[in-house]
Amino acid sequence: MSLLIKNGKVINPATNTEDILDVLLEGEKVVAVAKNIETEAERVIDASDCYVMPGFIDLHVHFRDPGLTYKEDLRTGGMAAVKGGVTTVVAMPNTKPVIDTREKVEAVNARALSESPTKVIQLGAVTKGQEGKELSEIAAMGSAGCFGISEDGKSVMDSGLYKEGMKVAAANDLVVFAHCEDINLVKGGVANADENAKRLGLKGITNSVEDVIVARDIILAGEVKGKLHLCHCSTKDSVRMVKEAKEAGIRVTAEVCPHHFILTTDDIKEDDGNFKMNPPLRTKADVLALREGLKSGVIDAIATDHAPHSEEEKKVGFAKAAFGIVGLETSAALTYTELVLPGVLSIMQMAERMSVTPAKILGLSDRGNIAPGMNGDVVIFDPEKEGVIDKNNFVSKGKNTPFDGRKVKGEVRVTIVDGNVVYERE
Ligand SMILES: NC(=O)N[C@@H](CC(=O)O)C(=O)O
Ligand SMILES: [Zn+2]
Ligand SMILES: [Zn+2]
Repeated sequence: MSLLIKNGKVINPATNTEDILDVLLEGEKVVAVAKNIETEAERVIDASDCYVMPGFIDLHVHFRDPGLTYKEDLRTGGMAAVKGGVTTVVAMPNTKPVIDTREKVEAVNARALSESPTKVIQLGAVTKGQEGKELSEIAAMGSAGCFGISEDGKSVMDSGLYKEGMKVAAANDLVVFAHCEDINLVKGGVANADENAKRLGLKGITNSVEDVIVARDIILAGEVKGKLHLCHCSTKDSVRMVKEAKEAGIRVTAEVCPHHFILTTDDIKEDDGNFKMNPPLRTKADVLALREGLKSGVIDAIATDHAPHSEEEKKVGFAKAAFGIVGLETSAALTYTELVLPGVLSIMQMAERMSVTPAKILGLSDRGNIAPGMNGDVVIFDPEKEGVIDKNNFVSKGKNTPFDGRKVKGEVRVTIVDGNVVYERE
């Protein structure tokens, strides 16, 4: 299959390209990026007035497969990803059973090849069954193609055990993806600890719940000289600590989710479980710090923490609802609308935070770059298209979003994975 993308504005940070160019894909690869490519191709796409960017790489999703497929599965999660321009996802291991062995990693990766339209990188858990008692077979999972390990959904509270896990990860060149939450400080909290939570009669989650573990994890990563990636950062002090750690030469990277850089706790107007996620929506000061971090590069990546749940699990009121919201189908449009249009990020920086840097964090040298020899992972993004987010149009099984009804500008038009068109807007 050969595919020629004509007249799009190529945004490619790796080569510092921002120019109207044609892109030729052959088989799985990019073969040429140049002005006016005159060649016969099996398919030609006119990308005039659109951005042509390296496919997005989402470092944090929950596909719920195996075992929780009433929420999502590899096929529907993959469909949601490519609809959002995402050509590679990192899938968290808090499935049923938990992914904690070489066999389980291999099984998901093998099934994903035929079931998911996006490329899936399955992480393994730090401890067996995510029980926090005994390390899982980290080295074996590493040789099975795990790029990292994560206890996402919780933190390993036993710092001694965690440090041992970090050492094994470092020895096998695996990234530790950290969900930072000191469970002993949560005390039944469900929303940010502030006046709004009080008004709604909800127990609060303080910033320290996150900050204490961010500090611990940075210190331990420094000690074992391992690679640490902080998931879903939500507080201003997380940003400050990441900055300081980087300056000290510690190998730490960090992600922020769209809901955390757009919404604040004040957006929770009523008892609606679709505003409940972990970590919770924070204050204006935190949101500003996260945006500043994204702009300066202290925060490396935008990830969704796509966490689908069934309607039943979400409609039981804020206090009882499951933590988590979906994000794959709204992330690109929200980032463009809320960060690029107001000038917080340039379009180039959007491509960096959503593709180039995530590829670097994973050590994937074959993607995040539209250049000859690279994987044919491309997103064609239409910046002029205006729309309203409608959860009923989601292809994900999860409809749990706080952004339903929100106006956005910018939409994914075409997504290409390994040279194949896997999504095309109607
Ligand atoms: N973010 C969430 O609120 N929920 C996630 C777990 C997690 O990412 O911590 C989930 O698995 O549902
Ligand atoms: Zn988490
Ligand atoms: Zn998560």
